[in-house]
Amino acid sequence: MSDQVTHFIGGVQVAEGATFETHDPVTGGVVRLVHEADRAVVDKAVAAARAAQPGWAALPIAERAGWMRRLADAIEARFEELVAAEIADTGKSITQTRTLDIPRGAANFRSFAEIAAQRPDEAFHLKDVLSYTVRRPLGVVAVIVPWNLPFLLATWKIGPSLVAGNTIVVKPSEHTPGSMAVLADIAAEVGLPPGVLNVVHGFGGGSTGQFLVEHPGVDAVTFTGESRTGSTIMKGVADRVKPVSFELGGKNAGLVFADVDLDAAVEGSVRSVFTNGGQVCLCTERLYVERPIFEEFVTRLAKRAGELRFGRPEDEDTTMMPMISAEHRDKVLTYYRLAEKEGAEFRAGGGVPRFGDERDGGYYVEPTVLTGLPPTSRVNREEIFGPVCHVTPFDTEAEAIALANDSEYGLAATVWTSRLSRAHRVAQSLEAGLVWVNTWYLRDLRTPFGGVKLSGIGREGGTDSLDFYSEPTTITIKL
Ligand SMILES: NC(=O)c1ccc[n+]([C@@H]2O[C@H](COP(=O)([O-])OP(=O)(O)OC[C@H]3O[C@@H](n4cnc5c(N)ncnc54)[C@H](O)[C@@H]3O)[C@@H](O)[C@H]2O)c1
Ligand SMILES: O=C/C=C/C=C(\O)C(=O)O
Repeated sequence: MSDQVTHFIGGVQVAEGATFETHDPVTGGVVRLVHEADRAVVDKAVAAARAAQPGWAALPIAERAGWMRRLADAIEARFEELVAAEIADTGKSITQTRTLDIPRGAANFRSFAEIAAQRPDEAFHLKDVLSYTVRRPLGVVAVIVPWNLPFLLATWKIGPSLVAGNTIVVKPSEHTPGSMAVLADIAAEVGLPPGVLNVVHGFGGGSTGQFLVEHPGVDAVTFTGESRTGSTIMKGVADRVKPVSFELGGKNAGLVFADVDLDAAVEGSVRSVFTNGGQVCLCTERLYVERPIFEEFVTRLAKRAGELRFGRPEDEDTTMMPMISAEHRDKVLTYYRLAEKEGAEFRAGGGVPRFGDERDGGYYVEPTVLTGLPPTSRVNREEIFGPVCHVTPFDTEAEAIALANDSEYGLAATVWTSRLSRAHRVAQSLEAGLVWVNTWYLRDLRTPFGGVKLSGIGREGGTDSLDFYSEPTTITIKL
């Protein structure tokens, strides 16, 4: 069954531009017919955002926060429709979609409503000098998001950018337009002022994404995606010195010390390696395990990888999902073959599962556990973004930290140890924006979120988001 997806500009559906098909990662079948926004359509969307921006910015912040809460309420009212749209595009399990992807959409709007409404203004007082700051929105913001957590990542940007007084043009990934199409309909349903939220669909370079970020009417760009795409976008907006917020790739390390609760470390690593089919920027692709427990840890992790269930998305006990596309599936398999060539030992997986049904037309790969490669191998250095990790033994804490930090990326890391002092010491030594200790992907939405090195520029979350989406003016008065 295919479903036509149009743009959403100035509060109305716009069915303009050539169309392209999207595919169901479970079966490879056609899911949607999507309109691709050309320059003229992008121009219309930016103009609609520009026209709406002064009125939206003039609203008291409490009113904009109220609009965020209404969007959250409407998301919850149309919860199952959003779940179905996300699953149709991604093939992810209904359990994950219902417990993470869609609930976080409502939570993102709610949390930024509260953070913005409660944020105090800043004032500074000397003996005869009073200074205070006022913050004004950036204007029109381009929001570009990837395919792995489509609704979660889009709303993570839409919430704070809108509540700060900007108007926006969102471009979801060409692979996953569905949930943003529903959100556009929700915006119309709740009566969000036309032009505040606009959604255009299409591809990246040479298409909608590039036209949008480079549009002279766009004041800032917030982007989540591959590091090399971030670099391309940065070059494209450099002439106009546009502010950019980048959440990019990762090659995340997990450090497992011999003093750890082994059950917790194994189960936690199963989650951090294989959640969402390993298609989460925070997933662990490099595990470093203290030598005395290395063999037992690898054996248990490999066994658990083999127990992951390739059910259908609607099966509540499904724990392994397909890759988003044939192209991405082939990229992951290329790394499996490269690992073989580099001399890796396959402790689990390495191939393609066969089902004997329509899923053989989908984009599945086996969850894979590798050992035996040097830190210099491409498998240990390049982001694969699939259900795969490489496990390396270490002998000292200093060695483990050095191995973890030997990467061009610096997004996230996990530390598994029962010693509190070691947990703090190691976490503070890791070159990463996010470190989880004895857990993974536990989130407080008020905290700064983002990475260093090739993993990004800036932080999202809490007041960090509000700071990016607004500019302060400092006013100083002689008393
Ligand atoms: N750091 C984070 O928070 C985070 C979160 C999720 C995913 N990611 C990263 O995203 C990547 C996977 O997502 P992806 O394959 O969709 O990434 P991608 O960079 O290929 O595409 C991301 C988005 O950018 C658009 N795009 C591509 N080229 C563009 C260009 N030249 N100008 C404007 N827009 C362009 C795409 O159409 C898509 O909407 C992985 O590297 C993953 O690590 C990072
Ligand atoms: O794939 C990357 C996941 C990013 C997650 C978030 O930005 C979040 O949980 O706020």
